[in-house]
Amino acid sequence: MKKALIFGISGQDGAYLAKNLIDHGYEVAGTSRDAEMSPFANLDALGIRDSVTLHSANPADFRSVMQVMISTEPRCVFNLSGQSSVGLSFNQPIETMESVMTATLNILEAIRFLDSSIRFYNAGSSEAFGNTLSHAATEKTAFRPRSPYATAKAAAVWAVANYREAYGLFATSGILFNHESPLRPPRFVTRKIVKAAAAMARGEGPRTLVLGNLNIQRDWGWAPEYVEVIRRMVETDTPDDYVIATGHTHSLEDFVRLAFAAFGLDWREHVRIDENLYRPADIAYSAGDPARAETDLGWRARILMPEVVQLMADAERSGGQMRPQATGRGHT
Ligand SMILES: C[C@H]1O[C@H](OP(=O)(O)OP(=O)(O)OC[C@H]2O[C@@H](n3cnc4c(=O)[nH]c(N)nc43)[C@H](O)[C@@H]2O)[C@@H](O)[C@@H](O)C1=O
Repeated sequence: MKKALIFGISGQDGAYLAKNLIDHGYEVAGTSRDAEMSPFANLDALGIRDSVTLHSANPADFRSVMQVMISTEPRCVFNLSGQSSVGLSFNQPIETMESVMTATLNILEAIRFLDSSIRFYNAGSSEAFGNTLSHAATEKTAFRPRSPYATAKAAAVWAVANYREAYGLFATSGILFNHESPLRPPRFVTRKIVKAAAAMARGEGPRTLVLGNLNIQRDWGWAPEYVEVIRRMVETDTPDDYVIATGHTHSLEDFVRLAFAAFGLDWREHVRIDENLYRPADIAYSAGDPARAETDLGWRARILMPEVVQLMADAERSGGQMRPQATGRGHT
């Protein structure tokens, strides 16, 4: 059986990736900083908590990384750990840099020390591109980060590329654009919106949702589809970095409108803008070109933003549960 280790298994992507790997015959181990205290609610939501082994590990601590890698003996390692909120990174820049960059370096070094044939996937981010302006970003587009989080992710992607070139490691980064699901915490804007609209439709909670800049534009995909391409990136013959996106960009105002409409509400009656929620610097327009992932890995996003909204709204209506088929779409 193929053995996988996921650093950061408790988050949205960690849980979906664990499920995807189990469904494809992997034995999965995963880490959280304190596995005894972590609720692992996402693993419970997907019904896979008893199908994985859980370990405490702090990826920013080299000893901790070595210990968990020695005890689990993985054939492939996925790094999905680290502080993932762009907004929070402005207030916690050092924690963000350490949890992203130091962690990535620790895992790369541990692979060199222990077994350089281990395959490694690192979670990059479209944030590293900054504003993509008129051209959708490809794997060749220069990074122009606009947040501490983006700076850390850009550095980590370059570290992975450097270890691939310098030491011949099978090391790869997925440069993923925004990808959403009911497992997103409400700190991220899509879940914040859908959760609030659902509560209003039920007649619960505040009648007004306070948001920041609605003019920003993003490429929002469906997280369960994105973990499928993550697995393909470590299963392919040649390691490389890939832009993962739907190829379609929408404004946040469009997302808000569709989300409220999904609950029979008019967003203009329920949304208030507060400039205090604006970031010190933000990405106004973000577009990605996933053509290479389709050519090399046979992957293409099928669930586009309007369906992302519908699936999140459906899940919110049924108390956060998803229809089984919505966890993934039989990619070929
Ligand atoms: C690819 C990237 O994707 C995610 O990062 P993000 O794009 O920052 O995600 P978000 O949902 O926090 O913000 C999206 C946009 O929405 C604007 N916005 C307006 N009003 C609110 C608001 O009230 N809350 C939030 N959170 N954002 C708001 C906000 O200013 C920003 O422009 C992470 O997965 C990250 O890990 C990652 O790698």
